[in-house]
Amino acid sequence: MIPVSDCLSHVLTSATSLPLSTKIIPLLDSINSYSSADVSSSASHPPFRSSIVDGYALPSLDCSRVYAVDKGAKVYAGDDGSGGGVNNNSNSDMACVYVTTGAIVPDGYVAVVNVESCVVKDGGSSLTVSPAFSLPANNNIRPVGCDIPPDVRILRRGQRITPEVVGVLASIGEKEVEVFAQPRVGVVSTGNELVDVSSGEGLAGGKIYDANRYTLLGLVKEFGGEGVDFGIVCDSKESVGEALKKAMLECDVVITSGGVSMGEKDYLAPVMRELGVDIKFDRMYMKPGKPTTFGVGEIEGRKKLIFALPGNPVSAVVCARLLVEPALQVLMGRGVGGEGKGGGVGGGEEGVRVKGILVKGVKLDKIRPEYHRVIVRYGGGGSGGGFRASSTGAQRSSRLMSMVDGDGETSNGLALLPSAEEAGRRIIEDGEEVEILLTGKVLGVQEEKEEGGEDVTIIMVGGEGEKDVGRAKRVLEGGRDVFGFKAKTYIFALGEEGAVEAAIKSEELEWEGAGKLVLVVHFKKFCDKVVRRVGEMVEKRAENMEATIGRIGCGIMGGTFSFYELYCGSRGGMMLVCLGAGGEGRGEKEKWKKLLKEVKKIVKRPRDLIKEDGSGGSGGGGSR
Ligand SMILES: Nc1nc2c(c(=O)[nH]1)N[C@H]1C(S)=C(S)[C@@H](COP(=O)(O)OP(=O)(O)OC[C@H]3O[C@@H](n4cnc5c(N)ncnc54)[C@H](O)[C@@H]3O)O[C@H]1N2
Ligand code: MOO
Repeated sequence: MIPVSDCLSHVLTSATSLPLSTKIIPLLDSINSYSSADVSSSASHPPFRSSIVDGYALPSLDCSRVYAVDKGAKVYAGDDGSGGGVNNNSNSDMACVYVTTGAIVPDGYVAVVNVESCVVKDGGSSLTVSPAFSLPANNNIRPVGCDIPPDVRILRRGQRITPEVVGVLASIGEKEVEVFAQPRVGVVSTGNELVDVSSGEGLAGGKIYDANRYTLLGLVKEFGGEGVDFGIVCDSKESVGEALKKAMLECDVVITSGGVSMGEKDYLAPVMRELGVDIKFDRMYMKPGKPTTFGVGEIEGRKKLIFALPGNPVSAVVCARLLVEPALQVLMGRGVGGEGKGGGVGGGEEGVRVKGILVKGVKLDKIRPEYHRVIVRYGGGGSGGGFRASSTGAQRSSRLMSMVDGDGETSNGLALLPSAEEAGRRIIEDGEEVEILLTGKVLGVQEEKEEGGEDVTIIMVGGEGEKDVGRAKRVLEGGRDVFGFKAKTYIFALGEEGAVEAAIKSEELEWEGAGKLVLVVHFKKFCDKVVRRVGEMVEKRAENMEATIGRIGCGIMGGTFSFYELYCGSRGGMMLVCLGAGGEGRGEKEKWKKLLKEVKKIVKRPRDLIKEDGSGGSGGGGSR
């Protein structure tokens, strides 16, 4: 597997080897393109001396005198300023003239006073300036060319054209601009399972809707390229080959998704080789997106960039952001202008990286560094400022909802997490600093929401019969009230083979946090069986925790509490606590609720206890 930075270098070097073409386009079409030439201003702005306020133009700077007002000589914005009997000779005895903001200040007038600072009398024919007004020369007058002087550079070759740039060009009368042509980017989805949502077809067995063409064409648009839709092709070497060739003929860049891992029908790499594509890398040392494959092809004497992205929807999006966006920027001429501060240089092709706090800790992938999707906010928090990132939850590469949470938020950053192997530990703690790659606009802190995800999972093991399971449900509901925290719950009958184990495993899979409590609650009479089953799932028994909970349990429950019902152990960063539930008898339920509250407090940060608890037995097998 190749480090992402090396993969990016391959992509940028390859992109730089493609020729750029230019075109002249209307201003509004040029937004987000890159200028292909330096542009100097061919005119001055403003082209005339212009008033900054609505007021009176004065022929002298003397504030102590009474001025005459020429009532017939008002100059509004857009008037040529020559009419209305204005005396164009510089003469301090000239009458004052009313002017509006943006109007020409006629020749001979040396300052403008805003209407609020003038006292106009005698039916509008005489004017004095408010006392204590100080009047410098050219007060409230913009001289010719003060905003855009003539013959100065206003746009650099390689500079991105923004609405503001377009505004500057329009100001000096340019209606078109020469830019580097947008690259044409063909997008192909591969996979027999895919159905185009616009086809109106329903989903028969084994089929899913094609999401990747939509995300990838959307991204190409966002990145400034011209997307070309090449549809879905089935998993056959011939179809994939034909589609790839067609897209290469018509486009500068081709993005495919699917068919790059180890499956018998993963044809992208062999087809690319057959088409003579020079594959630069086919495995990235990262998650998600490991099998991303990239190469440079040549067709009819023209070089093409081929990105074969993984089929998993999140992998495709993340890798498009990491690799395709910088490549398109190069092909759009970003930064060709060289050193200038506006020359598209700086910012780094890899995007903006910041240091920030990871609000809630997460598990690290054992082997691969992870681009963990987060919501990034700026400011607030206990520490009072800086960037704060919150995980978007389960990071499966099939789960696009890790980028769009359905609650109004879209992931706007990728936390760059090391692998557990690199970090020498399995988790990032709550509040640890991490590096974040920004992929969208950072949110303000006022939009900060409560961290998502459950605090605890409760697996309730009822008895053998329906009656017992019903009882378990009642107890559990009571428990949820008492906990007062978000709980995910499972209820099983004891007889359900493998159910508890499956629930624990699925929690482990789902869960991305750094410390999690899984409470396995059971009825006393079945404690042997439940404890044995949970014991088999535990990697390290936590006897210190058992002792602590046991002490508290005896205090609260008195004679009804027995250590025999209690078992604690860790699995990954999860703490599994097995507790025998009390009966429904008078007072007993309340005591039991109290105990659960205490347990919650004790295991609030289960990893602390896991760390402290060196006493763990060999784990597994419910070693009791
Ligand atoms: N034996 C191995 N299997 C896999 C490995 C591996 O190293 N060894 N890598 C896994 C990783 S990591 C990834 S990522 C995926 C990538 O697989 P492919 O690129 O070959 O993609 P497919 O198998 O075609 O699809 C994967 C997944 O994504 C769904 N998919 C595909 N295209 C679309 C689409 N356009 N819209 C929505 N969903 C799509 C597809 O149905 C699969 O579920 O391979 C792992 N396997
Ligand atoms: O690299 Mo794959 O994208 O982990 O799922």
